[in-house]
Amino acid sequence: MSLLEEIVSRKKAEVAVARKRHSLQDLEGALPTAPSVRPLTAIRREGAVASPGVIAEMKRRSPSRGLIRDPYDPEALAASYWHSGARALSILTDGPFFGGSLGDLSRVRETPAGEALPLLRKDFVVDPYQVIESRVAGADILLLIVRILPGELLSELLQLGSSLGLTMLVETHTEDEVRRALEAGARVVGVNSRDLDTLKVDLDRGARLLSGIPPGVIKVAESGLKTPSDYLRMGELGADFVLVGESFLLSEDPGRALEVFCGIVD
Ligand SMILES: O=C(O)c1ccccc1NCC(=O)[C@H](O)[C@H](O)COP(=O)(O)O
Repeated sequence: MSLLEEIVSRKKAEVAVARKRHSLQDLEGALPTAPSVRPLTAIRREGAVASPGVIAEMKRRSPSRGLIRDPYDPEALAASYWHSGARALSILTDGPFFGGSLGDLSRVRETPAGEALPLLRKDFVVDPYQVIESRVAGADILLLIVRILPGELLSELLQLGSSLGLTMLVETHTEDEVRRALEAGARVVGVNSRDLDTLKVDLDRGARLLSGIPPGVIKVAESGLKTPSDYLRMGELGADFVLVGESFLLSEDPGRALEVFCGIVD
């Protein structure tokens, strides 16, 4: 079984347990009082070379890197990223492989940074239950990974999330996945330079895919971005946003690392 298959299999088991604790009906009943939802707005003009917005990620650990941050304090990280100019926060909510929880997202939502910035729930979504759960917990943006969503499931989840007001970030890693994302109606497409089977990062592959996505679609460059020149390169290729975790989180001061990455400070 590949890593991704193992993650998905555990996720399905997790959803089955969650359903027993809170039924789908309970969750749907909580929708009217769910926190308001904020859009992920791209501010670059099509065709203009501009600075992509930064979606700053928080995670305790990852399969490719092991332990990344200990102690791990999502609320403090959110404040630091916000003060340094992040445009959105990405919060890993998977427990077994990333050491996160949905509670991390809900707690950040109640801080000034979480009130000011849209929050991306970064997890492995394979069931409509998780889409509704995300909205109730206070997520604004939800990740869908094309590779783990066969057939009609991708468009089903995409439509459900959009109908609840969520921005759906549809993640791809191959040309075929970009095609599937667009056919399903994705308006925000992520290009992950990390192969989720081998965990290897190939920025050239990410760059190639990014430049093939048509105008009018919001583009997010994800994974393995470390230096100001990576930032500039993705901006020149048309990325509206860059999603960065590890290289900020490994720094003693993640907010300052964000500023250096964007060329705000040396
Ligand atoms: O990063 C991993 O090890 C990983 C393994 C299996 C599935 C997903 C994985 N990562 C998710 C991501 O793609 C990253 O969290 C995200 O794009 C940020 O990347 P980075 O800046 O390299 O932390």
